[in-house]
Amino acid sequence: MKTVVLVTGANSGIGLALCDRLLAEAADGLQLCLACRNMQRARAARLSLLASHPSAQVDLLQLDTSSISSVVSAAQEVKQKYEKLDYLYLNAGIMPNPKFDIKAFFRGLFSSKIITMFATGEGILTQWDGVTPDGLREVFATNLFGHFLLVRELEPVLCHPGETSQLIWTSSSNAHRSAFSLDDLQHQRGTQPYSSSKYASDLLSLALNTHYNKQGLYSSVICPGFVMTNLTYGILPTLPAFLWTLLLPIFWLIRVFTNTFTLTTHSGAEALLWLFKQRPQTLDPYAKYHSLTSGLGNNYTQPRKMDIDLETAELLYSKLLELESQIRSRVK
Ligand SMILES: NC(=O)C1=CN([C@@H]2O[C@H](COP(=O)(O)OP(=O)(O)OC[C@H]3O[C@@H](n4cnc5c(N)ncnc54)[C@H](OP(=O)(O)O)[C@@H]3O)[C@@H](O)[C@H]2O)C=CC1
Ligand SMILES: CC(C)CCC[C@@H](C)[C@H]1CC[C@H]2C3=C(CC[C@]12C)[C@@]1(C)CCC(=O)[C@@H](C)[C@@H]1CC3
Repeated sequence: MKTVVLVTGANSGIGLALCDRLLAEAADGLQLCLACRNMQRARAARLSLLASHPSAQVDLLQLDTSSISSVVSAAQEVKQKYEKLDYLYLNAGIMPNPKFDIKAFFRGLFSSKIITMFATGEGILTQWDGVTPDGLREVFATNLFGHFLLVRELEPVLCHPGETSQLIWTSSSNAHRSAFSLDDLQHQRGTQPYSSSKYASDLLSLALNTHYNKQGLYSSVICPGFVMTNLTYGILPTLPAFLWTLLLPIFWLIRVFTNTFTLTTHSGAEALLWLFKQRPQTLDPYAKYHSLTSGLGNNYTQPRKMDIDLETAELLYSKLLELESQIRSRVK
């Protein structure tokens, strides 16, 4: 039996690098499923993986995490195709219409918060969010709710008596308690939907452990660090992608002060790969596993306690279940 791994948002960035690293580790023992919203980009990703790992088994799945009907039909396809899912990487994510506050950035440069600013992006980024055809906030739907629904739908292939499966969320050190409110789960009133959705995924991971560990399903979160991908290129849209490469010497210098500048997708995927190799029972549900790169360029994974509590996690979980049942009754 091959180990079945499904990765959302697998056609680019950290998701694609993870697939490449997983295949480099264990190509012949893996059945990898790339779950992507755009099948043309998915096919291109599959071909690039097969070019370096010709014997690999790589399947494609059409999945738009921001769309309820897409999540439900993708889950249906997974349940028909695979008897058991061993790893589900919840990696797809967006930060739409980001606004980079240059003044706050320069103020931060000359303050005691400079390292935190570079490590988390705190205080210098806001976003303008849209609404999906299902009537949900786009960032909430894409980064959190679609993934929550996917896990719920895939319960039969994730929970097998006597065996374990792992959920692994690509969260962020940009996740802040202050950006999140139980009274405004979708972040309709604020300007930090990204931070709110990532904090919610940290809480949800804890709640999922409480509810599913006894059925053999374990959940963890990681932060890939600051990685140069389509998501980050969108932060300075006037700066073409290749010009970011010219900033590399500055970024290498910053790396001497903060190990969170992983920069490449290969390094950003470090903690995702590390978790793949761990026994899930040994993991700390209150820890976020960070991909880090030292000043000398060595990659490693380090757990850091998250600012989360079980009570808030449980309240979020019940609100998500409530939203799920509202949506199911609407769809019927
Ligand atoms: N880059 C960084 O510094 C950091 C990134 N992260 C997180 O890492 C994850 C991966 O992002 P990254 O690799 O940087 O960025 P990319 O933009 O390269 O990758 C994001 C992936 O998610 C996919 N995606 C976006 N929306 C949807 C959707 N509705 N349904 C299905 N797939 C979707 C994208 O598909 P498509 O190609 O079609 O757009 C793409 O494959 C995200 O969750 C992000 O928040 C966290 C911390 C730092
Ligand atoms: C032009 C200047 C010389 C350099 C500008 C740097 C900023 C654009 C980056 C500095 C820290 C970065 C960062 C992120 C985005 C880009 C920066 C603000 C994130 C917010 C990207 C998404 C995440 O999830 C965070 C973990 C990143 C934290 C650091």
